[in-house]
Amino acid sequence: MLDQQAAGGPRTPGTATRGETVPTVPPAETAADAVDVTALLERGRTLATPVLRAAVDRLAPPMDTVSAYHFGWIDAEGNPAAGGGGKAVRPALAVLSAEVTGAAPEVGIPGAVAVELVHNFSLLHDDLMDGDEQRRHRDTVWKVHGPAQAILVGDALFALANEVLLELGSVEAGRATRRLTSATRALIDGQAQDISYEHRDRVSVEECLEMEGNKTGALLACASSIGAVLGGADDRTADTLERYGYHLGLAFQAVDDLLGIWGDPVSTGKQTWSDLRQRKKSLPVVAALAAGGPASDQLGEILAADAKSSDFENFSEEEFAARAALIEEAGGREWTAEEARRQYTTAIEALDAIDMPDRVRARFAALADFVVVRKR
Ligand SMILES: CC(C)=CCC/C(C)=C/CC/C(C)=C/COP(=O)(O)OP(=O)(O)O
Repeated sequence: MLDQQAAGGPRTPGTATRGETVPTVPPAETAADAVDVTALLERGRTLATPVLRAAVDRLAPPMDTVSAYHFGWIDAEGNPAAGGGGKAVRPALAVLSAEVTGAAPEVGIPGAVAVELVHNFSLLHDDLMDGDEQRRHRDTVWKVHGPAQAILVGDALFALANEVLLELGSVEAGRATRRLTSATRALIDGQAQDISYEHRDRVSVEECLEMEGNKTGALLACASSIGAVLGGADDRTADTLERYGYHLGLAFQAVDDLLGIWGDPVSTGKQTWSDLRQRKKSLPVVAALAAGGPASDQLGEILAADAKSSDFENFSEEEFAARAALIEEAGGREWTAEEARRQYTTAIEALDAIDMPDRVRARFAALADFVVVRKR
């Protein structure tokens, strides 16, 4: 259980500004330092992309091209594009998890593709629900192709995810599909909680962590175990890998929350102050509100007034910057960075419960390191 009082954290006003390193404590030196994390992410992307493209090619027009735009394979005019797409954290985890069982990383490919499809289904719908106009440095699908295509393509990617796994026809694929379905349910629950919290003045830190565990932790948990399940891992091993992934997901979302307020749009590829514009009760906000003290009280009053404001959409950069400064002064930024670090540590410790080659363990640790220090 989290100590609400602790949510205040040290009250020293932070000094970092937009785009500077979020104050996440760098991970201690580990064997992960020897791992080339860029190559690890690239391996996940390279293994998953051909199967992902083949799956998306099955969609009826125009959903095939709308999907290709979303994944960054073509531009808005339909010309081939390169360098788009996401970070491929989930595919990297999925193919790595296959190696826990002694299988080749390729065994995890259908799992990597299925998880990436669910992840992208959720992004398409999330951008529409939040009215976000930018993702991955480009206009969002609903902006370019309209809300109906964003909904339909999201639905289609979700269906494809199940198809990709079930086509394998194995017992392991059935187990993997059940885990993915349960993670998807949690993801949807988390999104529903997140949206309902936008309309509440107060959300506790515990409620926020539960919501973030659902919306982000569950799918990262699935990504971290699905390759192992396809490789024939027993339930105990799969559950332990899920535990690693769940806490990694909480660390991931805590960093995402920091980036959602203080991230540099040049790196994140999203609009400035995206979470504040959306009235998100993200971790820095709820931690700042729970902290008590002058800055916290002032923030509470301002956010309560914002909730009633009819002019919120037209707030200036300076007005959002003032809210961000109060969140920071109340300790919300620092507490969230520490929470990312705590979740990171719990994730790494979870791995101690399973035997796996040192090389594989170091790679899981390297991916966790990447998650907490990332800027995008
Ligand atoms: C049902 C529904 C609409 C659910 C929405 C859930 C949702 C959007 C959760 C946020 C998860 C998250 C941190 C995404 C960014 O991942 P990332 O930084 O790995 O993205 P990338 O693939 O662009 O790198």
